[in-house]
Amino acid sequence: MRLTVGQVHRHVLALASSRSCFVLGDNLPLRMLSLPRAVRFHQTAWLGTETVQDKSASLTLASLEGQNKVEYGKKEKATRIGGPKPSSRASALKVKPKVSSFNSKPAKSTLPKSAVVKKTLKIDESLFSAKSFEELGLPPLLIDRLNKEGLSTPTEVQSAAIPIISQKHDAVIQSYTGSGKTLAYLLPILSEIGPLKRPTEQDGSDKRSGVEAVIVAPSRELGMQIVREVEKILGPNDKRLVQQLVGGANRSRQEEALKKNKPLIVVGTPGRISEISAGGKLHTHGCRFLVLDEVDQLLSFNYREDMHRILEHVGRKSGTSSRDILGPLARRSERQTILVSATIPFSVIRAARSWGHDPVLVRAMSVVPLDSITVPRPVLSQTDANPNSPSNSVNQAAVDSLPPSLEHYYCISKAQHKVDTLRRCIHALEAQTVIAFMNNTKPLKDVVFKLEARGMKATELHGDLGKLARSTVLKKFKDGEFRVLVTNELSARGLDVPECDLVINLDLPTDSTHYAHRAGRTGRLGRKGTVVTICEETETFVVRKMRKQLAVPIKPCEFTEGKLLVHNEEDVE
Ligand SMILES: Nc1ncnc2c1ncn2[C@@H]1O[C@H](COP(=O)(O)OP(=O)(O)OP(=O)(O)O)[C@@H](O)[C@H]1O
Repeated sequence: MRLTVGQVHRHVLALASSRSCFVLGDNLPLRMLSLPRAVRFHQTAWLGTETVQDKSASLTLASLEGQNKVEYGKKEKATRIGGPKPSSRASALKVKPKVSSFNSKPAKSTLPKSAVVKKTLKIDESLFSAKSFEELGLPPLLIDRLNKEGLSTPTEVQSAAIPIISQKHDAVIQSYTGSGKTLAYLLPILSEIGPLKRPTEQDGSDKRSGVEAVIVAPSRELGMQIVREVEKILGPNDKRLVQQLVGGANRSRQEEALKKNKPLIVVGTPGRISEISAGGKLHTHGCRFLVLDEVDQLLSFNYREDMHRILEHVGRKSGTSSRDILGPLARRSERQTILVSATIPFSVIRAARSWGHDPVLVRAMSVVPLDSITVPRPVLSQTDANPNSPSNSVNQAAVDSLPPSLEHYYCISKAQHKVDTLRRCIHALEAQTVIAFMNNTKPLKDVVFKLEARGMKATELHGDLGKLARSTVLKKFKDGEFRVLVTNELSARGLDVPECDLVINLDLPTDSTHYAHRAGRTGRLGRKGTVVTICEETETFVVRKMRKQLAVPIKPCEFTEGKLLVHNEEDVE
């Protein structure tokens, strides 16, 4: 069943009735007048050519008060951060959300006493809407499994996405990093397929046994992380129903597993999925769901051929060829296409329109028909901007992706002193789980060596390591065996280490999207998080440019005598 735009609007009204108010206008198809807590801060409703930002948001940085050691610098010029005084962004925000220790698990410690002790970070409760999974119409068996895993309340984006996907809409899901997008698409899929699904009249006569959902992710790590999430929900007895098809692993073993286990869901990287599909070992014509996670990256040139094959073959009606004159939509069976990312530039909206049937854009508590969206007007610096330029849409996407709970700083350091600055920064902020990003693989080893030599447990993660080494490193880091993970772009997207409390840019990110994805490795699910960019004097203009594009305060700072000293911008300009 496919809904008309009118039906979508009605659904949106129903969805929003408790806390948001929508008005259907003449030339503005959908106007969101009020957005729920937590979402308001970041939510921007794209309205025709208008972009509206609600500044009366209520998620406060004050509520995420840090325990960082902070000291005033020169009296009137330095600013205290993390103390009772809210930042400029927070000052506009009124309501202090409750904070709970919900889902915070104590760290497993396999370490000697002197080693790192993992700190449990609190989750900001206001990220969750009032709804329960029951209210979202998930089947009882699935809810049981969620409860067993300690998951009882959907996040905002899950509340918005689950009903829409359950109603068989093609959808683009956008919400900031760490807001729970993975379960936002997995739960409605698991409601329809597999052992936890909603009972239907056809049960028993249902002969479908092929792959029913294909989930594509740009990296092995992310692919494997999604597999673990599906396995966790399916439970130990049914975990064979999901199969990973990621590059770097043994291909024939994956093909054998496909034959033996007959999985309902496959999760993989574009190259490996298309390779196995082209070899005739993966049959996806009857597939009902295609999910592209980190879709903006999957649409990049590197993946073009593999993605083309996947889009052409997954859920294609049998008996049609790719040269069919009916066009890609008509050739499709009932496949639902779900595109997901924290950063959705306009190019993704355009792609979604051409692949989907009346697709909708789902953001936390907001659902908008894609047809109503045009290239957004700049919300940032008006001076920068040609309103219709693709880079403007990319910058806006990066703004939307930043979790509201982050603190951003930059610190000037000579290249040869960067590791020392990194170490001082970690001590001053008392960070326990740190991800440090660099742009190249080679220098990672050197940084790890220097940190270890100074008594800080550190490890490296990059693409030159084998698959097994990569998963071992990641597991040990997640378990708290290492305090610092020094890595490159491999880890910038999707990586979920909930306890990560500090992200460091040891090399500058290439653009604001890049900055946003790196930054999003901390502050997961509303937890407190800090991002520090360590740069040379000559690079500060890049930081200032990103600050302008992202519309967040990235404050100049230094670390002296074990403390964070925050400067006013005029000190450094
Ligand atoms: N309803 C929920 N209750 C408690 N924890 C949740 C819930 N939904 C998701 N999580 C947890 O929140 C964390 C972040 O979720 P997830 O990785 O899906 O975020 P994301 O939005 O996809 O982030 P990114 O954009 O960085 O990929 C994960 O550890 C996940 O297990």
